[in-house]
Amino acid sequence: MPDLSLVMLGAGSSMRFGLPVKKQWLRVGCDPLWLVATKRLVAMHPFAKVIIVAPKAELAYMRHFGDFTFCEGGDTRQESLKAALLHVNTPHVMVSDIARACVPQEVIARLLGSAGCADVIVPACKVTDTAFFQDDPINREEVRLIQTPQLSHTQALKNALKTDVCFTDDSSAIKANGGTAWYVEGDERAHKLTFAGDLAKLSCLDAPSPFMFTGNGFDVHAFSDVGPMMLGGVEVSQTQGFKAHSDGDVALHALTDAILGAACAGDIGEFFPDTDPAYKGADSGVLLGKVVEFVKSVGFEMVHCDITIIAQTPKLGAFKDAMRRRIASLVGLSPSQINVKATTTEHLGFVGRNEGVAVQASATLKFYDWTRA
Ligand SMILES: Nc1ccn([C@@H]2O[C@H](COP(=O)(O)OP(=O)(O)OP(=O)(O)O)[C@@H](O)[C@H]2O)c(=O)n1
Ligand SMILES: C[C@](O)(CO)[C@H](O)COP(=O)(O)O
Repeated sequence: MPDLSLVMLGAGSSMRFGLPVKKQWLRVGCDPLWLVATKRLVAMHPFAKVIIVAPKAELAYMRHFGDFTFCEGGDTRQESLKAALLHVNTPHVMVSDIARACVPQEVIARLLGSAGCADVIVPACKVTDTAFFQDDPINREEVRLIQTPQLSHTQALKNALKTDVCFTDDSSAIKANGGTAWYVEGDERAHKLTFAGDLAKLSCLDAPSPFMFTGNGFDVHAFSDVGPMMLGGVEVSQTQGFKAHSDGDVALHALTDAILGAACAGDIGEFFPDTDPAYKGADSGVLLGKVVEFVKSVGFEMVHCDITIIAQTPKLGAFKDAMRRRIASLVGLSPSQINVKATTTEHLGFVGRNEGVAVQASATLKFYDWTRA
């Protein structure tokens, strides 16, 4: 079927999943789950186009993983689907939840084998337990549990979604719009990952790689005569400060870059541009906290941070322990996993001339081990 696009819906917020990592970003080996789910379907059929729908905050990072068409999702599954369909120009479209990462080949073969039988071809599972509706038992032979991927006539799906009514799947929208549905046998291996407990049902997923990732960061700020001076999350002077768009905490900036480096997620300027008035005078501890939250949400755990502050003045010995403790609380580690060092340049260079401070930092991360969740 050469006239078929694939839409992978991955813009959900994983609220019910309940782990620190979003389900889309659980690592399987080194790949995130959304990529595993996509590669799996791509290996089963030569799709004309593959469209990945993601939250705005994850799009830039996602683009590092593959050459697909990426688009920003909406507040609901249906809004995300509508956004994706703007990129679909083939007569047929297969739509899958990224959260169904172990869809077997047989389901895809059944969908493709029934193409043209109706406006939408739907995998459905029979109910084998007794089924109740509210307080009364119902005939379970008449109950179907609907899965994805679903294979639709693109125009029928686009027409069906021109409504404010919110449907939970493509087939409900098409049927409500007067379209036809054809059911093929679903498969329990196509189970949707919704709660952490569902992980035990997805036996196709390998454990995350045990690799450790190290990033480095470097930053410099010039002194200013306006205090306070924030360094390593601690106030080290009231009368002097740094020239900067934010509060100028050069140590936290270097550490933020180190963490982003370890996650291969870019640099601090891509997250908090110094041209954005929102970050004027910003507390760098808050920015660091946001980056830590981001790297955790996309699959990592913090392991260790090491910071070297290169300053002729002020003298920092008395502040190092407070910095270690403050940084530990900002990144969610114990103080024993944070090291802060201070050194001078023996009066050489811009640091030695007391013009400013330079900091270099390194951070070590590993993948969150969901097999132990
Ligand atoms: N605004 C949304 C909501 C959901 N989805 C996608 O639709 C699929 C089914 O949604 P669900 O499993 O409910 O995912 P979440 O919305 O992330 O879960 P939760 O409701 O627990 O937050 C998922 O692949 C999800 O990423 C989406 O693309 N855009
Ligand atoms: C589309 C779907 O996966 C079919 O069963 C399901 O309706 C979507 O799940 P959600 O939890 O309502 O997003």
